Amino acid sequence: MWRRVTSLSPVISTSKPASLDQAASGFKIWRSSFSTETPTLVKDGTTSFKERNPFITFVLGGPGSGKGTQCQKIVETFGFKHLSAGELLRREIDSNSEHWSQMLNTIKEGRIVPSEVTVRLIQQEMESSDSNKFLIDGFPRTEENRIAFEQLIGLEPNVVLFFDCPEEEMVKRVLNRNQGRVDDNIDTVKKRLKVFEILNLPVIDYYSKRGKLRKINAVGTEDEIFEKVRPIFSACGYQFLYAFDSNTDSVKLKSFLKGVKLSAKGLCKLHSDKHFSASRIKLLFSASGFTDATTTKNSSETYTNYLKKACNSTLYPQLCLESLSSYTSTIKTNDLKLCSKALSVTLKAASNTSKLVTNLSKGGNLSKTEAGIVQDCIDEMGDSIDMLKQSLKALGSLNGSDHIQFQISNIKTWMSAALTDETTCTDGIDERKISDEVMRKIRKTIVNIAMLTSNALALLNKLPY
Ligand SMILES: Nc1ncnc2c1ncn2[C@@H]1O[C@H](COP(=O)(O)OP(=O)(O)O)[C@@H](O)[C@H]1O
Ligand SMILES: O=c1ccn([C@@H]2O[C@H](COP(=O)(O)OP(=O)(O)O)[C@@H](O)[C@H]2O)c(=O)[nH]1
Repeated sequence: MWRRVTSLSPVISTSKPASLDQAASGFKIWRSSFSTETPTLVKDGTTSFKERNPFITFVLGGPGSGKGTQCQKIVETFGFKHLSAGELLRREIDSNSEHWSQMLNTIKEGRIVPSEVTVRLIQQEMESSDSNKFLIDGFPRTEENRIAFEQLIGLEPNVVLFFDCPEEEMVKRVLNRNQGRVDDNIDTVKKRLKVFEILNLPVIDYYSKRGKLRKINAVGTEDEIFEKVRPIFSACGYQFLYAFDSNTDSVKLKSFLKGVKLSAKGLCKLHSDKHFSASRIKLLFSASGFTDATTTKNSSETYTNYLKKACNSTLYPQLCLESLSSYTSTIKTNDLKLCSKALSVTLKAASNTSKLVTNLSKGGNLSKTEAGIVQDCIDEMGDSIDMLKQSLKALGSLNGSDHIQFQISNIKTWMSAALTDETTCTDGIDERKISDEVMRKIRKTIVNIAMLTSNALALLNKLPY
């Protein structure tokens, strides 16, 4: 997996650092002047910060792979708090703090500053931030960094992004960066690439084995790369809304899903947020985001108007109305009941579709390739049904839960996973341009389920929180 770095090594000096410890910490005298005992860093605030249950993203990649650039875009789109470890260290140097000259030398040499320093800086920033979603850029650089963070902060990242970039490209970008950095020169870059390979790749490997790594090919324009990053956070429930905000059918479900596909399922461990405001919880269970203030009559007309308004916020309003209009007396003007009904209607339709696909495939005279595609579809539908069931169950137990935001985020993730499964099936059919009648029927029914799922997700996204 990591061959690429090694095989593209002509720009790297062949001389290895004298020892990994040396590469990691610089020199022992400096290191020993920091206490390595945990209690020195565990301040009173640590426990409460952990209790905030923040969403933590580590952003990794070699020097110049585009971490900072993509972090900026993530901040703009998803509102994370961006903490660049390198930037925090440079600020520390500029403020002439204790050990500033050792830090400067370490950075000039492309080595790694002791974990105690970096973790303390990160910890201070996180604890003093109002945000609960963090992008920690350029950290952890070593296994030692990783362990120190986990031990001292007491948390693990939810997601780890890895910008995978060929060395030649990284070198080119660093040398063109032009930010006056002491380490943006060919000699230091060569050393940093070596340190990256020896010390950072094991960290990346560690998170890969733990299923937390999202590897992104960092070659392409900044925007192209961001389009690969976007779905990672969309699937976490952070910004599904943007795709569903438009009422026009011209926003195609498929184009939206293109990006989501690689990442939706089991993508991120979503976090609970105990700071979720009590007033918002109240709102969720009482008032309706779709209720028109002018319609106060508690009549079937009110309920129908409510449904129409709600359906207008989905990608497929007509389908939304058709599928839910017989439930207006149950839904009334309650957003939660509306979402619940939309989900149960989708689940029922998905279960029927699954059976239909199985029967159609048995009855049809399918080629081996077609049968293979259909079998994949049956499997995908099975997964999708599991996700929808899980979502419906969680939605049913929201009332009284202490973790409403956590649950709603989970539901969004599961539903996006369901949607992904459904479109993976139809894409399988489309990609092979199969014209068989049976296959066409299968495709049509599954597209219908995907549209219902999309609508249910859009309604969920409109919940007032
Ligand atoms: N996709 C890209 N294509 C070309 N240049 C890029 C791209 N992404 C970033 N850059 C440029 O490369 C340099 C390094 O990017 P930066 O985000 O600082 O990387 P890192 O934080 O990983 O060191 C910057 O000058 C940046 O403008
Ligand atoms: O956790 C960290 C992050 C950075 N650095 C030092 O700071 C330099 C610059 O890091 P930065 O992340 O800013 O560089 P980039 O990868 O963005 O080029 C690194 O080479 C290291 O010397 C460090 O010691 N520990």
